[in-house]
Amino acid sequence: MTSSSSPAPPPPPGVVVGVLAVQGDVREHIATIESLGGRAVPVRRASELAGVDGLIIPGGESTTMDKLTRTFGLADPVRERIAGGMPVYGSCAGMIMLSDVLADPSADRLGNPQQTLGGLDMVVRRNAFGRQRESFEADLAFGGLATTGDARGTDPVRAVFIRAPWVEKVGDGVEVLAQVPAAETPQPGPTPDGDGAGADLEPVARIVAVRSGNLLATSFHPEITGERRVHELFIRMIRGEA
Ligand SMILES: NC(=O)CC[C@H](N)C(=O)O
Repeated sequence: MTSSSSPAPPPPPGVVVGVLAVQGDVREHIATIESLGGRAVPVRRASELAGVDGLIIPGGESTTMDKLTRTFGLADPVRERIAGGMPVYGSCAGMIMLSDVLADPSADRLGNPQQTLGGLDMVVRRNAFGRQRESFEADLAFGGLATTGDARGTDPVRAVFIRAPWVEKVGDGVEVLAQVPAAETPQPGPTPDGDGAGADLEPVARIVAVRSGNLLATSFHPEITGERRVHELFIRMIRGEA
């Protein structure tokens, strides 16, 4: 059984976790890190980035996040830190921001495609599960949580998907941590605006959590369900323990 609210947070991590705070559900990530005894700070400018040991990119709207990170002069500094090995966890829109390639980038009024920060060698499709099921929940087997030493490491993760992306393709170095099984993959309906990639296709399992080196990404939002093990894994990644 999932027991996401049960006790047993790890000892205070002694690390500072930044949460990219240009847009999205920043507070929930800060609260989750703090509930684990960690220190979390919002990051709105490059000078604030310098003081963090790891970064969370929250859920929200990736097109807005893209524009704002560039406007605030944060995009290149974050890219540099990623290249330098800083651990980063991206949730939902954050996963989109960490993807090297988007299957369906949005474009601005001038036709310039949306950009990502990149780092994860994968192709991500935005809003992939389609309008018919903008939001759904599933219990997922999630690899890698046992390394947290948490007794609940192999219990399923209750995952909440909100206009979520899926990972369409991963490069060799990218480990798949969780998939929505075919039987539970919502069948998107026809979408006049192009949202929803899977209409008319047989349901197949969809990749929704990945890790490559110090980069971790989930299509779903553990920070809104009380599930703390993904953040716990991330803290251990920052500490070099996972
Ligand atoms: N909950 C989310 O973060 C949704 C992501 C959003 N659909 C995007 O493209 O950025």
